[in-house]
Amino acid sequence: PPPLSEMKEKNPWHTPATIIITVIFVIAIVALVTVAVLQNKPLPPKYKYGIVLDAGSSHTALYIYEWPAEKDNNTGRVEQTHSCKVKGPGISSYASSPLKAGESLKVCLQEAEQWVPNKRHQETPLYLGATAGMRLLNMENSLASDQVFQAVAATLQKSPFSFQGARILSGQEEGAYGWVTVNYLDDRLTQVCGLETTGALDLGGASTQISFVSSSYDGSESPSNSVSFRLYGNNYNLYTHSFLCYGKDQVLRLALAHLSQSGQSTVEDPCFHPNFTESKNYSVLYDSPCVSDRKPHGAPVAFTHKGTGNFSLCQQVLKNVFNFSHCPYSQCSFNGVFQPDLQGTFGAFSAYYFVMNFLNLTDTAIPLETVKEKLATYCSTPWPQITQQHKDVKLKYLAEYCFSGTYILTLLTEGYNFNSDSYSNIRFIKKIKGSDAGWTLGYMLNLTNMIPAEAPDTPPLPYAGYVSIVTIIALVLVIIFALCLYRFWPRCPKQPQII
Ligand SMILES: Nc1ncnc2c1ncn2[C@@H]1O[C@H](COP(=O)(O)OP(=O)(O)OP(=O)(O)O)[C@@H](O)[C@H]1O
Repeated sequence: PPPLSEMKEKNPWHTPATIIITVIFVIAIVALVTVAVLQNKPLPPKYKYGIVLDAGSSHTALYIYEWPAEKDNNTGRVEQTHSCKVKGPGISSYASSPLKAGESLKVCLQEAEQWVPNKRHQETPLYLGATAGMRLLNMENSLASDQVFQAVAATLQKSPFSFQGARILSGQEEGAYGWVTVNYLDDRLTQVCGLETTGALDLGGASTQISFVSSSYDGSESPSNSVSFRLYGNNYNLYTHSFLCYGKDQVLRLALAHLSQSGQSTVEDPCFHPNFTESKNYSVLYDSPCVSDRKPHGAPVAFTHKGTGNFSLCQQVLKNVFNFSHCPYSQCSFNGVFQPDLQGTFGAFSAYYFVMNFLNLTDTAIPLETVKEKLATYCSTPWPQITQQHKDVKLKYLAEYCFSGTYILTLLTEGYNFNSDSYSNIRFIKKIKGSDAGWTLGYMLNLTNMIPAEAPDTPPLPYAGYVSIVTIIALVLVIIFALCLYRFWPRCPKQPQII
């Protein structure tokens, strides 16, 4: 056999050129994988922010939303990072001192400055939407309502954020944006087909909204209740209605107005606990466009509001605040308002949640009859016992839970026609995935064009898939190369064994 040194020289794989090529090949593979990984590595998240002030009838709340800057169009990516409850009443209560309405917002705005990074302040849109309280004030005294808006706008303009305007939302907008919020947070809008949307039930202090999609409604009957949109490539024909004066604070006035028609000095009220008494002023009770035309003539200045704690009588009183006598459509909820057949599940939020949560009745698997029995027992509990058992609850709220719970059940069953079956389709909710249910998020998503009409184009492969494929191809190349080397690599000839 030729000497080993001779064999080495003859093998073309052992030339310096082969070694260099091998090294270059390995470096190229490593470089390919590194570039693929680095090039496609998600950038450190940069966030954008949006702020919405919900100027409700009973109070104002500020919400801060956050989303990854490069993913404006992806559903479910906008999250509420902070909320701030403005101290004091709603802005509509500052009709006689408008400047104070502006002042009242300052603390929450300063809080927002802490929550949004400084370098993002200027580009962060700031919106204020007012609901039923300002709708009523505007009806009653449009000058006062304008002055309140001027005062709040002046304060908001001075903030470092990008103020986009303060306005009254229509009841239709309030209902529709509440529906968008719950369906967006529930990830129901991007479903290609199939998954149904969920209805939205919102109970405020001065108005209440019901919004849902029903296959029996195409918008042709009572078009004023119809809102159509195209979101992520799907068309929606939404039924929505806002009942002004049917929020729980205004209905309390309507019920008391019904009970005090004769202007008596003691008003017995089955919606309040036995032994509950409070002195009230007739002029204060009737100081709202919802009841002002019903003020009894010759009534004394004040009356004693006296609870009798009787659930079924309370239900009778509350049925009286609804008018079922006329319906110009094929079917109605109440007050001559069209309502199509109820369909699907419903998220019930705001006061629906506050009240049912206090009463431990958020579980809708509890049969409706049992819910009524529990509420009847609660309503008949004497007031001193109630205050004893709930020392940490605000007295104004505590006094009203029997009334509010009874109103919620009456509104749902008598007003909207939920029955013992469909009642179990309601979910009493406060938040979904950390964000409050309400109109504010839907409003911001709409104004920032964050919900596209068509489904956004998705990249053919997600980042992880792309990197995996590049890595696998690189590995396959390395293995093929190694096999080739192995095939042609010179092997030592077997030495004859010396025995
Ligand atoms: N913890 C609570 N318990 C009981 N009631 C509450 C609680 N918190 C708020 N409320 C009441 O619930 C009602 C609804 O509150 P919400 O803030 O949703 O309404 P709003 O935005 O002020 O009213 P609107 O939407 O009609 O303008 C109000 O009457 C409010 O006083």
